[in-house]
Amino acid sequence: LLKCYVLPSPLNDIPGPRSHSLLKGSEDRLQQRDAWPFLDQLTEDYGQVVKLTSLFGKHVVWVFDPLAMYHIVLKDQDVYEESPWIIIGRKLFMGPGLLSTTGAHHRRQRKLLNLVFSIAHMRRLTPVFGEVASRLRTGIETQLQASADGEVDVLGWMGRAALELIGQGGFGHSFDPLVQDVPNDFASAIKDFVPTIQSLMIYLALIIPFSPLIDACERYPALSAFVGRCFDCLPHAGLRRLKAIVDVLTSTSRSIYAEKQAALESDAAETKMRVLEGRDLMSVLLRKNTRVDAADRLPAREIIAQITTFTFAGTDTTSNALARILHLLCLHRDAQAALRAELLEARARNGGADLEYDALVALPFLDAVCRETLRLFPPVPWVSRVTNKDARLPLAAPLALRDGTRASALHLPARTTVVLAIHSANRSTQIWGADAREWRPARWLGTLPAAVAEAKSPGVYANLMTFTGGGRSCIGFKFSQLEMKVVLATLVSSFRLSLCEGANADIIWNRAPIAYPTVGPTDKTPRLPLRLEPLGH
Ligand code: HEM
Repeated sequence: LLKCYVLPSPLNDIPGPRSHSLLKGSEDRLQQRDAWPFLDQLTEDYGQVVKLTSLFGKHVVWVFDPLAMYHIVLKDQDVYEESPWIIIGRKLFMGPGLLSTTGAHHRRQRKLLNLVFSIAHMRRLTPVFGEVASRLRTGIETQLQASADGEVDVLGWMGRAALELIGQGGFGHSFDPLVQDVPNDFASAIKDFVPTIQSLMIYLALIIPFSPLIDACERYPALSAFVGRCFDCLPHAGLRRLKAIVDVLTSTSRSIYAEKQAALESDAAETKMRVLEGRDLMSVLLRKNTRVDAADRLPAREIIAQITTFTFAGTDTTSNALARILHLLCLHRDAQAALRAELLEARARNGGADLEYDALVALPFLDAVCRETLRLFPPVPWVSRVTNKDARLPLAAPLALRDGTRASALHLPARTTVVLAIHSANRSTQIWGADAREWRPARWLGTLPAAVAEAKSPGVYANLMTFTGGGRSCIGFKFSQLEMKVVLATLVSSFRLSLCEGANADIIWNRAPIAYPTVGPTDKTPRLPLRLEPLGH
């Protein structure tokens, strides 16, 4: 507190808005559901580097200068790590998966898992996703037959589809038949996970001192069971609910792993072949894991943790991005018609059959719609890092400091929080031109502004920061691209989509760790009602 409130900080010279509250800084403004105008205002008033004040007077550097981002995610990525607090929390709830490991441990996991997410494997997953998309269409058609107004909650359907896509594509496992409604504890646990954690932030801030205990739990199952029983006795309904959610996630991941491993070790050739020839990521991982050097091999508990990690990281991100695209296609009916024409023409050329991977990803307008949506509305608006030692952060554009001098680099003390402003980077008018804040898929069909290439974004995808870049970038970005394209190809060629009328027409997208829609600004339930009319193709 002394350091934050009293002692001078080298960050004081960086321009930024006045703190909005002594205790919470500007955190409330950033975390609000309608924080979007505040984010745009930050860029207009201060540009690519801004000093913000967070909880208890802590300074935070908000940045989307391309050179700075390159140093954070690529060149000096070992200096800019995930916050220790976030890492401990994730380890507690998801186990030692990709999201919860750092340094050499993370690199070892990533080396093996990168092989699993290769284009060759995505190609083989295309029909698997096609089968899920077809069940999704049947499920929606069935609901429409019973609906008087033709309205469906598209967000709900995209959530169910994304879970089943990761289930089938990730683990060869079905979480949801889609063609009928069945109670699903796992789906409820995944849906409640982030909101429950958010409601308990104040308690979770206290877990840092327990880090050694959490590490020990990972190694000693008996200790883990004991700590679990202590959680069950806590006199707090929210914490007990969190424990119940984690139990469902962990036990499901364990049973998926056990089933696969048993099949791999089975004497029955047919059972064994299910894994040896399986197209899902887990089958590929188990095969690769037996073939790599012993030093690179992942132990069972780390494989189990990847199941929870992929499900958590890959469900709401993909479903909400898909819902956003479908909403935009209702707001831009000409784009919807153009996309449908492209899809139907490609299908007709393919003799009426579903498109294979190469034909699907080569469709220019489908690709443009995905890129433009993920540019303007990145589902994850920002991610943060913390310096683990003093660092020098070079800037592409020199920064005018409060003392009147200009800086071509910032000097960040150890333990400075740096926020990668994904949302602001993707809609920078300096890079994307005067129409940067408009949704215009056609920009991807022509030549992009020269500034896009000149900026040298470190992002892994389309010069954008949507999936960030470097060693911690989204490992699932090709997987999610494919999921989205297969689902869009099925839905847009099967249904005409339009906005609802009356009370359900007023859709608002709320800022959150993953942006979500509601009807109007006060409604708390995430949903996106749209009208769908079957086209009979
Ligand atoms: C539109 C969909 C998606 C978006 C926008 C998205 C975005 C992101 C972002 C911003 C990060 C953090 C990167 C960082 O901290 O630098 C991330 C990490 C990650 N994502 Fe995704 N993601 C999506 C889909 C998926 C899918 C489908 C999967 C799994 C199949 C997945 C798995 C992961 C994993 C495992 C990480 C952690 C990577 C690491 O730390 O090495 N994501 N994603």
